[in-house]
Amino acid sequence: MTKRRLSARQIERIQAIQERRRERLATRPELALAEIDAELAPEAGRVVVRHGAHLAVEDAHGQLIHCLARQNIGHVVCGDRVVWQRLPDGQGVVTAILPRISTLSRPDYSGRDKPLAANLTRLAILIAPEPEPSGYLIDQYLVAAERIGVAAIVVGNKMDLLPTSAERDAFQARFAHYAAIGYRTFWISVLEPQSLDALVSELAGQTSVLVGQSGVGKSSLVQHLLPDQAIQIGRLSQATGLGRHTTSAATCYRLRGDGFLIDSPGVRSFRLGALDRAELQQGFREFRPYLGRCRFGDCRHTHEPDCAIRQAVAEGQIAPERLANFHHLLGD
Ligand SMILES: Nc1nc2c(ncn2[C@@H]2O[C@H](COP(=O)(O)OP(=O)(O)OP(=O)(O)O)[C@@H](O)[C@H]2O)c(=O)[nH]1
Ligand SMILES: [Zn+2]
Repeated sequence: MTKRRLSARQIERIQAIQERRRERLATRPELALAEIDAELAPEAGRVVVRHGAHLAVEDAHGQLIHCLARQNIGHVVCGDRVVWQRLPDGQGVVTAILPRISTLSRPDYSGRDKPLAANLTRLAILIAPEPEPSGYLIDQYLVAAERIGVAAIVVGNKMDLLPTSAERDAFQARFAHYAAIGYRTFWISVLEPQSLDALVSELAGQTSVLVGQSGVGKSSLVQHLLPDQAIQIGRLSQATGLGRHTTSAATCYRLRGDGFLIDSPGVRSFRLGALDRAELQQGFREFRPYLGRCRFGDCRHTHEPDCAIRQAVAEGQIAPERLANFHHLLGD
């Protein structure tokens, strides 16, 4: 583990724990030191269920503990790595959120970013021949992934609906421009388990979310990716006392093999918030080599002379539908 300097607040917390340890030693001399430490020592864990104020935290041994979060620590979400302490009644209290490597968030009613899931490493965008895919929606998810530094992949599901290889090729060709700019693409059918192998390897060891239009097969894919889901849900609801509500809670499932999959209504309904031109441009990764090379610094890439972006479209370096979606997102 890397050594980090403790903040004044962390030092204060440790001192408070030491103080309580001394108190407990004085008042309960029959307890062994180790027992006192077990009750008071902060531990690191990962939040695997969040439902309102109720959390299930997985400790280093894979045990789940029903916790509540201390109020002033910020909004705890699934995937968060946290510091928590066991309380004498067996439940726990989360006292701090450890730094996040990524955060998927959406603006709340007041326009402030509200986190939905933390520490993601993969955003899997599901499409299918049915419902009709929307390149506009795919590009929104891709911009979101670029902005939070999470690798996005495009997963075409329900390929069984396209029985001939000509139909499959035609469908895949419509999305070839994503692979050309470095987004990995997968062609699967949840009805053909062997078609999932490459995707399963891609998600191994990662913390992923599935996003996409209603009806593309997110629930069906989740069921195929998780080992016995009924057992997982039973284990999670036992730890949180949430009962059947666990299925509507934000949940971080363990994938078959290795890795995690975070699923929740909030994550599923995630949409890109409003961005300005500069922010949006950065979200289109293949634009980056051309940014700053238009004749005008404030070029809108619509009709201006010497526009490097439109030049790149003309030369086949940028797909025309990507530039169209960029304009659409800006409301041009
Ligand atoms: N033929 C075929 N049908 C599929 C496949 N995957 C899912 N479906 C069907 O597509 C329908 C929608 O699947 P869901 O898993 O509910 O889709 P979803 O993305 O979770 O939808 P929402 O919950 O509305 O967001 C269901 O009737 C599934 O049985 C597939 O690979 N092939
Ligand atoms: Zn331009």
